[in-house]
Amino acid sequence: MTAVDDVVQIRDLTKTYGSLAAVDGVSLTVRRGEVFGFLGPNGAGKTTTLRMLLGLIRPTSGTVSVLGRAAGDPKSLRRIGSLIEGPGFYPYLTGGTNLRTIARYAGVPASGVGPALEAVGLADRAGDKFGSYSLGMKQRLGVAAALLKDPELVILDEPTNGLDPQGMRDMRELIVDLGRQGRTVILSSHLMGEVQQICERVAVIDRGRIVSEGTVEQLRGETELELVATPSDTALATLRALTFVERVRVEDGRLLVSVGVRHTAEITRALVHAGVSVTGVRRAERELEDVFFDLTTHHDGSTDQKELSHV
Ligand SMILES: Nc1ncnc2c1ncn2[C@@H]1O[C@H](COP(=O)(O)OP(=O)(O)OP(=O)(O)O)[C@@H](O)[C@H]1O
Repeated sequence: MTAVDDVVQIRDLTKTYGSLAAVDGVSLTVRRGEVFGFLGPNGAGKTTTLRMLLGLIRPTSGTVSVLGRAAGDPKSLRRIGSLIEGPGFYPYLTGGTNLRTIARYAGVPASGVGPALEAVGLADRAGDKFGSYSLGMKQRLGVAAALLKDPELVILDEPTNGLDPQGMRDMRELIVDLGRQGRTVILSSHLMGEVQQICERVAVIDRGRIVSEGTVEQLRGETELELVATPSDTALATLRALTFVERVRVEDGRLLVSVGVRHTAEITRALVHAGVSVTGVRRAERELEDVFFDLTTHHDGSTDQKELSHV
């Protein structure tokens, strides 16, 4: 993978507000053509990062390169469509007129309005007033506005927020379509299920810091090994003594070991060596949600779980 394929490069990005580090040393890379998930609980620093990416706010420190240029460079902004704060639409104008107005202000030809409405499935409602749209339609019009420039990079900040299940499904399909069209998409979300369904790679942010980055499979691959071993107290002590074992917990008589897959053989060897009889070994598939929970559980015992929800 060459640097040319990196659409976004963020290095050591920090934004502080007084004593609060809203974004704290974030580094991440988004590659051309991928649908990238930026996952984190409310207040984790997603919007702040995305706003710095667009040059809407200035970093306290660190660097951001988007489409090979500094954040906010007009030459790259022309190639980026974004839905961050939700564009201000006029409720008494139709969807189509709203988009034509935005196109005019953005210096984009009005010929882009039709395809943008088509892309979000609103072509047949273009003549209806924005005020009469459902929330899902309003959000989709927001995405249409982001598509007016026929952008290479689309940045969507929590686009399914507040939508009902059908609206969420429509939005997810729309995002998958954007990816199929060869656009690079950055999707921020606090919904693990959503990201799991549509993103190839994911960065998990919590309290301003990236706590994990990789493919959904890789994140899940920080797996648990499920063991049935007796005597369990010797097994537990043996496992806890192994430096590459991150965590061990006991559940329904089984030992659940957080460990890289490559250590499976070493683990069984160590147990047998300690006189433990191992009667079952299985790699437990973890839902991204569980991974996310582990990653965002804080050492002080608090979690952001209350902020998380299912799709
Ligand atoms: N202009 C600001 N002044 C002071 N604090 C801010 C400002 N903008 C953001 N913050 C704080 O920075 C932290 C990160 O906020 P941010 O909006 O980036 O989080 P988020 O992950 O996008 O969350 P959400 O999903 O709730 O939008 C929060 O604690 C927020 O209160």
